[in-house]
Amino acid sequence: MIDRPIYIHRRIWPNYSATKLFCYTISAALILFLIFHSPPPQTPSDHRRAATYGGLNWEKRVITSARPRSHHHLSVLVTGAAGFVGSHVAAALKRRGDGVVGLDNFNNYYDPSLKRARQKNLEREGVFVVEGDINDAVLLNKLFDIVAFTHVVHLAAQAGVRYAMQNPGSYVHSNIAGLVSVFEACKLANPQPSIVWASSSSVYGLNSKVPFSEKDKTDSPASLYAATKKAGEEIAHTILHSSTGLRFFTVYGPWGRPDMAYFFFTKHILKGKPISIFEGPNHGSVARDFTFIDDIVKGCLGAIDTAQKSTGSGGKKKGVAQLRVFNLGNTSPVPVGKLVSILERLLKVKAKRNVPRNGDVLFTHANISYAQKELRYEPVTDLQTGLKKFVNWYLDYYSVNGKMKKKNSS
Ligand SMILES: O=C(O)[C@H]1O[C@H](OP(=O)(O)OP(=O)(O)OC[C@H]2O[C@@H](n3ccc(=O)[nH]c3=O)[C@H](O)[C@@H]2O)[C@H](O)[C@@H](O)[C@@H]1O
Repeated sequence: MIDRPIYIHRRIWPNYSATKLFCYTISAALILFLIFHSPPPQTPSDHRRAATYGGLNWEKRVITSARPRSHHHLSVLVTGAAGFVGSHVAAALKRRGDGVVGLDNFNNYYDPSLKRARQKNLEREGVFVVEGDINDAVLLNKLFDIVAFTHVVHLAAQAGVRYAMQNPGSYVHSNIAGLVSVFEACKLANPQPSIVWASSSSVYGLNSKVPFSEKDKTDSPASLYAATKKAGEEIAHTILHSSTGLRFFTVYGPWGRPDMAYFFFTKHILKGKPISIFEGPNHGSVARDFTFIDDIVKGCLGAIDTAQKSTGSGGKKKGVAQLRVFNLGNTSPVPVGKLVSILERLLKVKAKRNVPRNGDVLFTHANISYAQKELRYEPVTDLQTGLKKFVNWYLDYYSVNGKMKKKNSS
């Protein structure tokens, strides 16, 4: 068996006629031509790619945006940079001197104009947000070819707990396939970046032991969203040698997500539309450990600054891997009814309340002692203070945008 290839080579080559050789040379040339001129494998965003990325000017923008202020600073790729948490984290990194490149597909899960507005803010700060999909391996590899990112903060995801009933595929596309695509690109990159990514408090599912600790079991998810986040934690374990997953607890604040309750409650209360405040069995209230965005950003920075590089590549570990998962919560759950009362006071409008039953998890409550110890994470914003900041932003943003819309249509 071992001799066979040598035999084949020896036997075939001396017997080629000139014509055969000529034909083989032409075929080889043709194959090479096709390889170099055929399009790369199809990805979901291929049809948009030519228009949105590539070219010398684009590469220059990426390089400039990724350049840190000094060699003490980082160079970070933030996926989901036009999203709620992503835009805040990208801005905070840039402000402290790190180089930042954003990546976002600007999908229409919620109003894309809000994502464009966040992108404009980031551009003013000097952050270039590349328009592309995390499933586009060609794009990811290109970004890693152009820039030696020290860190990747992977925040792009299909969010929302209840939308999974309408569009389950979008969770698999972003939170499973997209996550694998990002992690694989990080693994292939040379040098390999440190990775911090967004998991979710929803992984605790029906856990009833409070407060939720990272050591608790997370094998009873109550939604497909939760299941994909839990899967992400397992996938991180298999693909990456080092990674930090952050279990965010119902993050809220200015520039937030319109699909979240505090956001659309505000909209509906102002419009006089009824809102549904879910309740559990036996009329039990539903509560969340609502966590303000500025506190979450500090937690993310703490995770980034303590994240270690991969300990090896090609399946070979050179040392102990740093595989971490942290709760980033507020440690004080508030019933949704109380959240609505705070909004009523801030908006000076009475809400029209419905109280239906729903299958959501009854409460979330973070034990944050691990994050306090390792990341120096200390949330300082109570719900009243945080919602005040949100409401001020909301009224300002939508009155300005409302006026602009009216102006444009008149
Ligand atoms: O902590 C998390 O990991 C998750 O937090 C939120 O999920 P959720 O807590 O369900 O946030 P909302 O959809 O804003 O709901 C907040 C609370 O309001 C309740 N709610 C929601 C909607 C509604 O119409 N009525 C209502 O009472 C929910 O049951 C929940 O208790 C986010 O939407 C997820 O993306 C995130 O991963």
